[in-house]
Amino acid sequence: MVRRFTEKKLVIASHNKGKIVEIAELLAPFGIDVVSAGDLGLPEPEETENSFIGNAQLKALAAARAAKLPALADDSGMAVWALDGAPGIYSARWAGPDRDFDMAMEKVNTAVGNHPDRRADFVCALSLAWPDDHVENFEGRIEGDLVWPKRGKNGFGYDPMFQPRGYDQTFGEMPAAKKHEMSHRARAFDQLVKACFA
Ligand SMILES: O=P(O)(O)OP(=O)(O)OP(=O)(O)OC[C@H]1O[C@@H](n2cnc3c(O)ncnc32)[C@H](O)[C@@H]1O
Ligand SMILES: [Mg+2]
Repeated sequence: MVRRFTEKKLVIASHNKGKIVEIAELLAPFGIDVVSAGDLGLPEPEETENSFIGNAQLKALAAARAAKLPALADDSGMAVWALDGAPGIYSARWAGPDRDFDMAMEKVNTAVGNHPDRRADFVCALSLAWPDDHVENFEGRIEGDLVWPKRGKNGFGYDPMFQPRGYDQTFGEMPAAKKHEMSHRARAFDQLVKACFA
């Protein structure tokens, strides 16, 4: 049985500001009182699993147990076809300890070189966990292509080098509302909302 979210307060189990902003925007219609893991002083767990869902679940459970509140975690990343899915679950780690995404984007571009296949997917796993260890998992994906030079200052992470297929703007050029019409995160949210909030 899918468990529905009936509480009033939810922890966003993330330490990534760009992500927290997007999750808060996607949750806005539901009138939930949200608090981030950082606000609560929760530690950032080590991401030891080898899948998006595995790491999302690990982060959500750690926060739910520590805060004694339901917690929503997001594990996401960009999977490049020419790199056999890299950086994938290592997308944050490619940016180094300083989380330098200008450097990470250069790294991706250099690794792809002049490979003719420019396809990339953004993937988002969402995990909603409760303090009794019940978990619900969802995944969303958006197909696109790498662009270089990167374009746009909106969003975060790899957004300026990713253009969703069928659009002429990168995620870095789109206003947030447009990204939310089809992003990997918005698609995972659609499923979460249908299963747990509707
Ligand atoms: O684990 P938390 O604390 O949530 O924060 P994080 O930044 O480490 O998040 P992840 O482990 O899920 O790593 C995913 C990385 O993939 C990138 N990423 C995910 N979604 C993205 C998006 O919508 N646009 C651009 N980059 C994105 C971004 O750079 C993230 O740092
Ligand atoms: Mg992380």
